[in-house]
Amino acid sequence: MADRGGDGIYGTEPGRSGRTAIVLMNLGGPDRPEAVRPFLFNLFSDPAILRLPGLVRRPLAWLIARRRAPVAREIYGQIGGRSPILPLTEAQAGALQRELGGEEDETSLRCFIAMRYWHPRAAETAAAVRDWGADRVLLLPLYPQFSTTTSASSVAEWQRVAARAGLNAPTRALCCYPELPGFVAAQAESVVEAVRALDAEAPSGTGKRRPVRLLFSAHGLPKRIVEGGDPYQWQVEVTAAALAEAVSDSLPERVPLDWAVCYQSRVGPLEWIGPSTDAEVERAGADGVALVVVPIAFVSEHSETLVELDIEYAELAKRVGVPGYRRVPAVGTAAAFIDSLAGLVAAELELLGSAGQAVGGEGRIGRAAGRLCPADAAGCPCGSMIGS
Ligand SMILES: C=CC1=C(C)c2cc3[nH]c(cc4nc(cc5[nH]c(cc1n2)c(C)c5CCC(=O)O)C(CCC(=O)O)=C4C)c(C)c3C=C
Ligand SMILES: [Fe+2]
Ligand SMILES: [Fe+2]
Repeated sequence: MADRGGDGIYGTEPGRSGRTAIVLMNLGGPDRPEAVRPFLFNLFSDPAILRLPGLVRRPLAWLIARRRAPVAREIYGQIGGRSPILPLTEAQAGALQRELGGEEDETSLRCFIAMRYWHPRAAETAAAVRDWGADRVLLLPLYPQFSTTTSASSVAEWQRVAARAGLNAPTRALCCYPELPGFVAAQAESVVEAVRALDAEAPSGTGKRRPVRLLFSAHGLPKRIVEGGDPYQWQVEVTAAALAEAVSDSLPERVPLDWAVCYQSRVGPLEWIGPSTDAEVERAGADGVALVVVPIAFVSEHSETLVELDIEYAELAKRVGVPGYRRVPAVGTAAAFIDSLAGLVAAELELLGSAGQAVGGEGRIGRAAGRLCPADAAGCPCGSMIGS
């Protein structure tokens, strides 16, 4: 456990709260083939995803889930019929709890998990946090880049179910961390390794080094959501620029290198932000550059990294003549990432009052480090009350 200075975050000081719950929030995924359809129904019932009145949304969600289920079941079938997102999130929760010192003293600090669309759902977790007797709660979305469709949706759901569960402890939510140093460093290390491996396997003899392109692939969003002020795309670009800089700083070899941001996993008839990852793979084939594909909006592996990036786009790359293809793993429990996340948690907890010690940050969503988004990002929630 790293020393984070100050009087600690575990509530040992007299008058400070005794029990701190950190709630790691993620999307969740089906744990068996029969769970695929209800998981999809939960996803498309979310007003942050399908922006229609409830009376239309719920029957439409039922129809879309029924139509999408066979395709999605086939996707999950390629990775054993289930999503690995829960066990991988549990590993992150364990690592973060250890880093925060919670393992030594589980009565003071505990990491919980709340998934948005599959178990453990937020309502189950809110009941567990209440029964544990939390005195303060920090919501920690495992999405580095804020989106109204992910972090905001999870935090809003928590607000509803916590009230219903009678969980009244002061609560704060972290909005985003697209430039978190440990996140960028952990990814940069894997990227550098992949670039070196591609460089080493390139045929020698021509006297020229094979050019490599870094493809920063993020989950896409419908264009109209971004046009409505959602800062996700802007924050994805912040991550990409930070990562490109970190890679060029730690790659002294002169491998000809460029980079591009692209978006994967489009579903439905709407226009999504681009360029799409498949179009970028095709462009790499036409340009004759090798690819290092980096999943920059996910912190753990799941269907979209293991199937789309590792199988579908790897096959496409072969078909269109991309001369080398490597996919960098999601950061998972990389020490640099968990260490940085623990530092973020400590800073946010400073803004979260404890029993009888309100400090002004409770009830709010934001970043202790201050607002990052540009002024015209209407969807940035920094500083606002949770649920407002
Ligand atoms: C940055 C993360 C994510 C954003 C933004 C996001 C938006 C978004 N997603 C859909 C529809 C689907 N997403 C699905 C799976 C899925 N999505 C994310 C993350 C983001 N989604 C993850 C981590 C996963 C994988 C879960 C797992 O495998 O465990 C699916 C289900 C799979 C499939 O059928 O392809 C759908 C559907 C929309 C419509 C959307 C924005 C409006
Ligand atoms: Fe998604
Ligand atoms: Fe913001």
